[in-house]
Amino acid sequence: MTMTAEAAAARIAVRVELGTRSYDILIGRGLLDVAGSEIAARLPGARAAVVTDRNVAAAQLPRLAASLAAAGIEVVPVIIAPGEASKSFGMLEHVVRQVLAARLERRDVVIALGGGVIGDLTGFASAIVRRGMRFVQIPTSLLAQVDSSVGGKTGINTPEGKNLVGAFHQPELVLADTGALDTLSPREFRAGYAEVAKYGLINDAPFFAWLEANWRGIFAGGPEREHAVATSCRSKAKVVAADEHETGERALLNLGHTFGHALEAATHYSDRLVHGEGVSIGMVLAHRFSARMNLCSPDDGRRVARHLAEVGLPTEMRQIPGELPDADGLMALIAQDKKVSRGTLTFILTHGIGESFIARDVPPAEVRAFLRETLEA
Ligand SMILES: NC(=O)c1ccc[n+]([C@@H]2O[C@H](COP(=O)([O-])OP(=O)(O)OC[C@H]3O[C@@H](n4cnc5c(N)ncnc54)[C@H](O)[C@@H]3O)[C@@H](O)[C@H]2O)c1
Ligand SMILES: O=C(O)C(=O)C[C@@H](O)[C@H](O)[C@H](O)COP(=O)(O)O
Ligand SMILES: [Zn+2]
Repeated sequence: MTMTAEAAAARIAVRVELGTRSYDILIGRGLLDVAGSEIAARLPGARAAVVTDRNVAAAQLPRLAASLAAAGIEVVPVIIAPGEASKSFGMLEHVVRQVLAARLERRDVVIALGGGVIGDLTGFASAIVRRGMRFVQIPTSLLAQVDSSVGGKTGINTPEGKNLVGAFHQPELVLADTGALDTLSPREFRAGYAEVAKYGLINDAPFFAWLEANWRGIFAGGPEREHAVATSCRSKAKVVAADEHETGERALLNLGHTFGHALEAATHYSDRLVHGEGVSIGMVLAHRFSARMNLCSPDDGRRVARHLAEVGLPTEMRQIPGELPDADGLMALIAQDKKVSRGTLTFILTHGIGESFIARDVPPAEVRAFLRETLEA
């Protein structure tokens, strides 16, 4: 299938301005069908490895493969197991060895077709094979389209914590085909929505209010979906352009993640809790903790929890199936957070909806007491 002129005209472009490493994010329905020509235009003559997981291979790989073939791009498929557990040293070695076995050269391209797991793993593999290959993100989950495909954070998990091994490595291009989200499961769609809501909660109260009124259109695949993806990408692109390596304001994108990542590690990166669900619970906890520290009104946390629960996201730790560690166990995981500096904790806290800020030197005793109270409630 070729993209109609009408669909092509409806395409939204967002630029990530990073000097010589700047790139485009293209957003719209049908982009998978023109991926080959878009990639060939930017990377003429490149061969490609396409890394994807079994679910995405079944749902979307044939369209991408046809498009790449039509553009004369030779493809080596690398298909791995779905799920967070694939962001591991073992799977990293597998992907790296497959790319090397195919004799892809440094100027060839590695394409990540999938959700954030595929994007983070493939991006990291492309950062280290031949000391850095070019890569393209083709995100197929809502989470990947609004967040993980943009900004160049790549990596894997270890038992000590989330994303503790990785590299900053920017893609050459991001192609977000919003129609590809039609095959995503409702649970995974909801999980990605947590990261959409995050942009409103960080610094865009009108966007959060818009989401409260329009979220159904995003889920149903109306024009609200493209608006939400584009607004999210613009918001992230601006932060990344200002602070690529997270020496300052990029940490705001971690709203809800200090708690969320600890909960993901505590549940061993299993399907008891997927990333976006951890972020949902984490954002509610960040608002409640802020209220406990007299930084915002308790009503803000109630409003956040009400909206996230309305779309079907978990908002409470007790909704996570199975046992959780106690407050001390969670604190041990939080101590591994990458925002820890000289042993002191950094959290993203808030003065209210859309008024998040970076709080350094957060007293561990307060966090521990808050977690204990919440776990016992
Ligand atoms: N690098 C970053 O900046 C960044 C930002 C946010 C999250 N992340 C990472 O992203 C990961 C979570 O990403 P995710 O939520 O996309 O999870 P995921 O990659 O596991 O994808 C979710 C599930 O949906 C399936 N899937 C994806 N697209 C599909 C489609 N179109 N049709 C059918 N099935 C599809 C996948 O096979 C998987 O089972 C976490 O590891 C998180 O740490 C990274
Ligand atoms: O891009 C960023 O910066 C983010 O923090 C986005 C987050 O949604 C994402 O989950 C990221 O992977 C977390 O980064 P980490 O540095 O805390 O591992
Ligand atoms: Zn995240």
